[in-house]
Amino acid sequence: MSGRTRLVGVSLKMYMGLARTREWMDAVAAAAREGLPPGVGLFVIPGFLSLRESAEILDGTGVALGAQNMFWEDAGAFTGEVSAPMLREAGCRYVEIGHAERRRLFGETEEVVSLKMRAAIRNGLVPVLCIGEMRRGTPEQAVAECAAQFASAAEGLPAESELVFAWEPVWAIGAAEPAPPDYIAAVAGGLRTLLAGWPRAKLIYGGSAGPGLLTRLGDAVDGLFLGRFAHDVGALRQVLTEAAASAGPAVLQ
Ligand SMILES: O=C(COP(=O)(O)O)[C@@H](O)CO
Repeated sequence: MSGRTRLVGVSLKMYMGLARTREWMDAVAAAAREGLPPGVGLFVIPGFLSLRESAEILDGTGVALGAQNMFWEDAGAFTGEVSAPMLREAGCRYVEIGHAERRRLFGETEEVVSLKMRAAIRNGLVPVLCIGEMRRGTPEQAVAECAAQFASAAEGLPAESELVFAWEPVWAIGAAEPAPPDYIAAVAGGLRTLLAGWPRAKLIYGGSAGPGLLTRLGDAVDGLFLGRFAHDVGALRQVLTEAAASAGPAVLQ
């Protein structure tokens, strides 16, 4: 028996130091021990230095751990980099690839994103592939821009790969409000078509997402990718509750 499932992710970006991350993880772990809502998966992504401790804090809670970035080679003379096998060893199941901030601030190209995608999948990590249109235009323009990014990132990958397609309009990241729900629904519809041949892909929306959004989106997306609006663990709990409600009752298969 299984139902429609929802996936909620949180990246702490570079907002929290070690002590603050520990406090936040403790609160998330305590909430999860009370029971994650049925049909909802949660993954959290702290900074690299907090990965090991976070893995210990989250042990046995059902909350999955991820990393914000990785290098595409598995080992070698690559000073300052972190590899997929290292992330696995640290307890990660997910890894973010191609976030808009990495593309814009650190010059990550489509080629780099593609190399990292291959390395993640080769090493058994689930990539959280971040894709999004630069400017607000029509939904059709957004889908076309995202389709080109996806084609490059996913080239040569087996379509049965597990992946999270995190659609994040660049203009909605760090904003006061998320993209409007009707816009999200229209673009997500096009992205679903794009993902039709990827049975294990989940489509989640990111960009100033927070409480109240999933309730307005219905089935348009499979979940949310949160940033600032999950720093308050109470707000995250509310999103998880809304995710459970939007997952609906379990269905027999
Ligand atoms: O960048 C993201 C959204 O950040 P906000 O702070 O919600 O705008 C996304 O990748 C989740 O971290």
